[in-house]
Amino acid sequence: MAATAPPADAGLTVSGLAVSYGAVPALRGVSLRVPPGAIVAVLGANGAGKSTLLRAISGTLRFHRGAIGGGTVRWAGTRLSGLAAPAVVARGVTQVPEGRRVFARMTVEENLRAGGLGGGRRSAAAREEVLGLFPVLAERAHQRAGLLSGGEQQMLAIGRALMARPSMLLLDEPTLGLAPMMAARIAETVKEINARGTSVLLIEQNVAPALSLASYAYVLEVGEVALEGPAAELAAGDEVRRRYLGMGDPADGRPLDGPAGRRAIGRWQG
Ligand SMILES: Nc1ncnc2c1ncn2[C@@H]1O[C@H](COP(=O)(O)OP(=O)(O)OP(=O)(O)O)[C@@H](O)[C@H]1O
Repeated sequence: MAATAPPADAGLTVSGLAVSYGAVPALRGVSLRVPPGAIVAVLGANGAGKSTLLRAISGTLRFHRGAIGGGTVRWAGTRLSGLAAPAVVARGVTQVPEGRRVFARMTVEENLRAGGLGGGRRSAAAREEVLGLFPVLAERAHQRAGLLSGGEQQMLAIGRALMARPSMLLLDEPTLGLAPMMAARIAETVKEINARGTSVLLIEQNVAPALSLASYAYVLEVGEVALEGPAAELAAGDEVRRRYLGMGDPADGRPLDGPAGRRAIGRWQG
């Protein structure tokens, strides 16, 4: 059968989105697209508006006293903006919040169950899939989530989101504060989740790993899209290298290959 292009309204489309917290504007005229099956990254410094963007998509803005002042969020042709969080999840879009929030006093198993929609055969299949991705969660099934390591809690937070069997996963800085090896494992898992058919919108401050995972990326600066392009082009282009990867003029004295330089590369410099 000949391949057909996805319809123009497939995937996630954010158009002219404006968000504010009371009188404080956080996003202005933000437009972006996640085609079906893609991993798209949104990069930006602290306060650029990355979490606000995810909250606007996932319907959780109201929990933070924020509101959409203009623009739309559409998913697979239907409007998400204006829907409450559970309705967004029911349409296949699930957010993994920043800070690997898990229910610390509940067991791993109970946390996973909390992410499932309804129960029954569908939840059992989702659970099998999650435990296949993260075998350590099966080993720790009856432990309290609060006793897991940071990396394991991130796995649980992602696993809980996957229990709803989303078509689109929203990830807010999933590798923040994790040791490099654990961060690499999480990145591999994101790739695997995507390979199984889930689209991913990845919010990151860790520029280099995000650009290696994503096919396309947007850079937010003070609530606006300052730069966008294919991830490989952004990673190779001068502007991102200079402004965001800490790879300035070698004459600035920063060793690019030494340990200090390596720390700088991939970490937001703005
Ligand atoms: N609940 C809130 N109430 C008031 N202002 C907020 C709230 N949450 C965020 N802001 C403001 O909105 C702007 C964007 O913040 P946001 O958290 O979306 O940025 P971010 O890029 O995700 O940063 P970080 O990486 O630090 O989370 C900032 O100026 C921030 O101070």
